[in-house]
Amino acid sequence: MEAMVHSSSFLLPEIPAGDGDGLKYALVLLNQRLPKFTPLLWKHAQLRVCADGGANRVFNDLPLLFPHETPSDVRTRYKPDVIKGDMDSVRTEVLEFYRNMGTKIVDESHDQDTTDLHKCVAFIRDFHADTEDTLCILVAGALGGRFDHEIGNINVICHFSATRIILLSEDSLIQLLPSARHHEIHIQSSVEGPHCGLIPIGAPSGSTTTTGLQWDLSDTEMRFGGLISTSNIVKGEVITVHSTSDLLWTVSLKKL
Ligand SMILES: Nc1ncnc2c1ncn2[C@@H]1O[C@H](COP(=O)(O)OP(=O)(O)OP(=O)(O)O)[C@@H](O)[C@H]1O
Ligand SMILES: Cc1ncc(C[n+]2csc(CCO)c2C)c(N)n1
Repeated sequence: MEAMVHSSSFLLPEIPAGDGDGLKYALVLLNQRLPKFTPLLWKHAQLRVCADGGANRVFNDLPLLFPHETPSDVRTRYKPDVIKGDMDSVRTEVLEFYRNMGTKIVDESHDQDTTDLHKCVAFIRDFHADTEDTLCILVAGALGGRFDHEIGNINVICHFSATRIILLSEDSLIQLLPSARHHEIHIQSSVEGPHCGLIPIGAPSGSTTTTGLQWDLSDTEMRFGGLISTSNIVKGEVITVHSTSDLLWTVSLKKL
């Protein structure tokens, strides 16, 4: 079975030559503190989508990352392509500002059963319907603050398990490793690690085998309430993971 390769090269200031695929992603901005590396992700994104109140973060918080520029110059440069959600958090002045700049606004206030992140991922999948196998979605501001939102975000990556979705905060990266594939995680040690975890979500892991970790698993079962792998340490440049159930992979991010 061909391994699925993962690399956080999108966090590197310069994308390595020959790693063009690392650049093919859509960016979703959530209503939580945006990581300092958000402008880097923005630069190479093919589509930039704000989930409801995520637009307030782009409007208010991105200018703070450029103290030598006027907020208005920064806002003109960082124009989202789309704002989508149930529109109960984005401020009216923010919505009007971006509407006047040509941002597409998609109001789904009728749907009170799925989160704004879910709505944005569904939009991006439809938008990229023809290239779904190469599509990656980076989600900025996915952790911190309210625990129900954090779990809701993790639920979205489990719901859309066939789509590569990477949740990001300033400190952590989280993604799903589907059990149907073997995984090779290429560690970018200048920006990530050494702390990491492998977490069975929703069901026991069955059998998991890894290489490249300080505490490797060898045909080991993990389950909530029993063994799960937290505070593990990345040892090799490449981590391999085989598991009979889907797992969450998480790795710490270094401060820029
Ligand atoms: N504290 C948080 N931690 C993680 N993600 C968050 C947090 N707050 C918001 N989000 C994410 O940003 C998206 C947009 O946030 P927003 O505040 O607009 O949602 P909302 O539907 O208005 O939330 P609620 O009505 O429950 O307060 C959410 O769907 C969620 O994915
Ligand atoms: C069982 C259940 N719990 C909570 C909600 C509420 N809810 C879930 S997602 C969402 C939209 C947030 O933008 C809202 C209001 C529901 N519908 N069903």
